[in-house]
Amino acid sequence: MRIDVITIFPGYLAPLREALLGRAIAAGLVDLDVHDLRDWTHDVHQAVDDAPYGGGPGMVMRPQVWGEALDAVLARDARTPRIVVPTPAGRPFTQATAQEWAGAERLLFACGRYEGIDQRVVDDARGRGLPVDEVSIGDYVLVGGEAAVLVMVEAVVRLLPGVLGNPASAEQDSFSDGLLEGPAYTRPETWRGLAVPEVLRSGNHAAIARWRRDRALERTAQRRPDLLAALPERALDKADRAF
Ligand SMILES: N#Cc1c(-c2ccc3cc[nH]c3c2)n[nH]c1N
Repeated sequence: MRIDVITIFPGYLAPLREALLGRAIAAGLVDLDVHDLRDWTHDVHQAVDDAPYGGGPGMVMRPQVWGEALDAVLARDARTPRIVVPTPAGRPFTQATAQEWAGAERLLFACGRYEGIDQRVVDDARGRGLPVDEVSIGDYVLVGGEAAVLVMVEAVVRLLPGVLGNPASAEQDSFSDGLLEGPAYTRPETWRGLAVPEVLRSGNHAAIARWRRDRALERTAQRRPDLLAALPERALDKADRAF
């Protein structure tokens, strides 16, 4: 997978070259290029923003600069990317989104700042037949798209074959089956007077699986009843319903 990121703060994306993601890049599983939007300005001040039509607070990012940047970055690889524009006004980014994008050959993230990017940049890309996703990582407001890109790139890249040491991790983590993960424990058996649930030390794998499923159902019902309500009928077996 090739990932391009266009931003006015390239240094903000440095963490993408650390740890798991850094190893995926070193292993050739991901090619990452971070581009400075200001490279496509032509004025001495390298202006990337201007006052909003219709008035109002803040500034809007200029379409000319973004258009040139996107055209140039698109041309650097023959593969057509999904263009991702983080925005608080976007559709929710979920595990299903990450799984969908993990199948893409190329992702291109456009990081806005200020009050966002002139809408015509998205409209022009869509008008040229390019897939553009305007997405939000949550119902709170950030100062720019870079933090959202860090989140989304990690969620996607961890799903790529060969990235996680144990692929079962991705299959068992929260949301993969529509439920939240239950509690996890490791040694020692008792810590500050708190014992590991006995079933986990029983060696009875069927009982352990049932206990873990019950804890996941319990936690999901308590913390995210919306996820439980969204589960398809077939997702809950008879034992789940007895819970
Ligand atoms: N994704 C996402 C976002 C943002 C966001 C994204 C881009 C820009 C550009 C200026 N301000 C921004 C906020 N805020 N909250 C989210 N969940």
